[in-house]
Amino acid sequence: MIVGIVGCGAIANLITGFVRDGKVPVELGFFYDRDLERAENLASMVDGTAVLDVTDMLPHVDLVVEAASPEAVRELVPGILEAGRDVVVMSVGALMDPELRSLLEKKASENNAEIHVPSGAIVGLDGLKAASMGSIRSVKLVTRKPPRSLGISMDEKKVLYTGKASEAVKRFPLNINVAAALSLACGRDIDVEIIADPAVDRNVHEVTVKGDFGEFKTITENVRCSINPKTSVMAAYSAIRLLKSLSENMHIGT
Ligand SMILES: NC(=O)C1=CN([C@@H]2O[C@H](COP(=O)(O)OP(=O)(O)OC[C@H]3O[C@@H](n4cnc5c(N)ncnc54)[C@H](O)[C@@H]3O)[C@@H](O)[C@H]2O)C=CC1
Ligand SMILES: O=C([O-])CC(=O)C(=O)O
Repeated sequence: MIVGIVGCGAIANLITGFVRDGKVPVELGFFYDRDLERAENLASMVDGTAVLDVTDMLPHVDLVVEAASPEAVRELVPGILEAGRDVVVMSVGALMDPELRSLLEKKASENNAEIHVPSGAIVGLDGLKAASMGSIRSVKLVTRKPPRSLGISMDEKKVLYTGKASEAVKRFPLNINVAAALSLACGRDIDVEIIADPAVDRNVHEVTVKGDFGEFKTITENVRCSINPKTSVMAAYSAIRLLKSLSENMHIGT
């Protein structure tokens, strides 16, 4: 499988390192970033090609990993699907827009392409998907990040947001994709609280789900990426595992 990457930041760096080290059986051939130097840096790690426009990679790839931004999903993913290429979407917050989501689903089905959304920086999507086959009463995410991860500076713990996931992704587009992944996994606009907490040095996500299956709670204490502290290493690992899964014949987990 030949893979291209859109967005050559923290997540793309980790993916590229794994591919270079032979830990994922894909060929990472093409890199695009609006900052060409970033694309060139990653391309040089795996003897790949940095392209000036995403359309330049499409004839040569089977799948494109979007690891850029919600705008990139809006601007670039429709064209990638139109070309019949599969897509892995990391900026899943963009998919909380129902119009964009149905446009992408339509383009994927018309062009025999698939849209994959990895579990990202969260754990528990497997159980949530299974639970949603029954009836779910509530899903709540509490995310705690160091203020620096949220791009602010403060000495006191502060609740920055309480409300629904759909609004959270608009207010914190680069910080709460996990809320979108949870919402899409269970088909409801989940409850979200975002806390800036100077006492933590991890990105911490606590998920509580109640339904007719019983209840579960997951707590993820994520190490942050060194080059982008907003983003957890786990998010990149989930994309890497997904790329590996796509070349396997047995699939474990919902
Ligand atoms: N699903 C999840 O659980 C998670 C998702 N994310 C999301 O994944 C995406 C990537 O995360 P990181 O690697 O940490 O970001 P980053 O900020 O380290 O790198 C993003 C790169 O994409 C480029 N870029 C952004 N918009 C672009 C566009 N429209 N066209 C071309 N290049 C563009 C930037 O120049 C930058 O080099 C972000 O949207 C982030 O919010 C991050 C963490 C968890
Ligand atoms: O990486 C994380 O811990 C979560 C994150 O930034 C996001 O969901 O956008």
